Amino acid sequence: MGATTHKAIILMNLGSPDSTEVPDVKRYLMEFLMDKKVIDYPYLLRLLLVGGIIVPRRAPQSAEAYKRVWLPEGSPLIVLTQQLQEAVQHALPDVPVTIAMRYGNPSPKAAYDELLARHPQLKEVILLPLYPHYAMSSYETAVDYAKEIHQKGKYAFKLTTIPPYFGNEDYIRAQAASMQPYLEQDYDYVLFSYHGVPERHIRKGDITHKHCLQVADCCHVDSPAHAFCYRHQVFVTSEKVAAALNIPEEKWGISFQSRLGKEQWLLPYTASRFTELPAEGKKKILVACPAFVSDCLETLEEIGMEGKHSFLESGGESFTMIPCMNLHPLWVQAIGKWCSQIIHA
Ligand SMILES: C=CC1=C(C)c2cc3[nH]c(cc4nc(cc5[nH]c(cc1n2)c(C)c5CCC(=O)O)C(CCC(=O)O)=C4C)c(C)c3C=C
Ligand SMILES: [Fe+2]
Ligand SMILES: [Fe+2]
Repeated sequence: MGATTHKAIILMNLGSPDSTEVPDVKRYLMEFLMDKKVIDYPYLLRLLLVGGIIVPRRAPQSAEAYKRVWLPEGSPLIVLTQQLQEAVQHALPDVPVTIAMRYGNPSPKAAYDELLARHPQLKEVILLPLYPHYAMSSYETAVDYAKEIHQKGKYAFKLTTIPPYFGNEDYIRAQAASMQPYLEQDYDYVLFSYHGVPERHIRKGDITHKHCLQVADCCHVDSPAHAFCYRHQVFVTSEKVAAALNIPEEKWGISFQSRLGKEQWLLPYTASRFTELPAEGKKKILVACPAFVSDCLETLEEIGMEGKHSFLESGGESFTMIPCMNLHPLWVQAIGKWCSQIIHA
């Protein structure tokens, strides 16, 4: 490591359980769902709901789902994030690169301490949240937590955060390039499936208090609310990627997956689209998940296994899950470029 070792990079993702054993999955789900930016109910109600109902019911099912995708080295999300770290480290050999997770391990504290142990002269850490879009339950909680640990630990280095990159040309180019080979085959439709959030979260995050899900076609009407509107941002990504790939307007659409609970989440639901598309004549589909930069439970199991089964059972003929960007060279290059711009500013 050379002259730039006073700066370092942390790639921050969501995190996974330590193993597929039910107690580990329970511990992970408790930490995740007790986050007040994920289940944003008053503490006692949240504790009752999460600890008394959701986690006891969900942990055994989630453990089974994790078992279906678990790799010999661990959770796909952790393994792929580690591999991304290695690829970025290779691209930027003079800057230490490490990873941190919002829930589970390694924590931001472990990442800060590990960097400081190796580089006591550290002056700045660049935090790249591995979420292209802003949502209270993903980007915001990750960044706020990393900042909170930084402040509480009185770390002397500066923490610089990379903003959401949903429309950034390097991200769009990498996302489109990673999908391109799959579009060579015959297909009827491309579905962009994004992780869902409750509609209430979209209204709550509206800084104008009068735009999101209130104005007709809100996400296509200019507003300062869009800086924090997950729905607007996924439209931007999808429109730009579809344009970059020349996908005709009638051959692509958006949906939202992974709903939890009884509240209304963003529509349409991916699970519903999988059963409806064959009847609409869209029997050969490609599915991409651009809110996830690395494959994880939600892409590999929910889409690639459960979703595929449901689509084919409903009369679909072919279902192709397009992998996330993972280690695509243009994605690694984009991260290297963004971090270098900050390092050399
Ligand atoms: C795109 C970013 C994500 C948003 C926004 C998000 C919101 C959100 N998630 C839940 C509940 C669960 N999500 C789970 C898994 C999971 N979620 C994301 C990303 C976002 N979540 C990822 C990358 C993963 C995969 C983790 C992995 O280990 O691979 C789970 C756990 C798995 C399960 O039991 O299904 C839950 C629970 C809520 C409630 C929410 C917004 C309110
Ligand atoms: Fe989630
Ligand atoms: Fe919006």
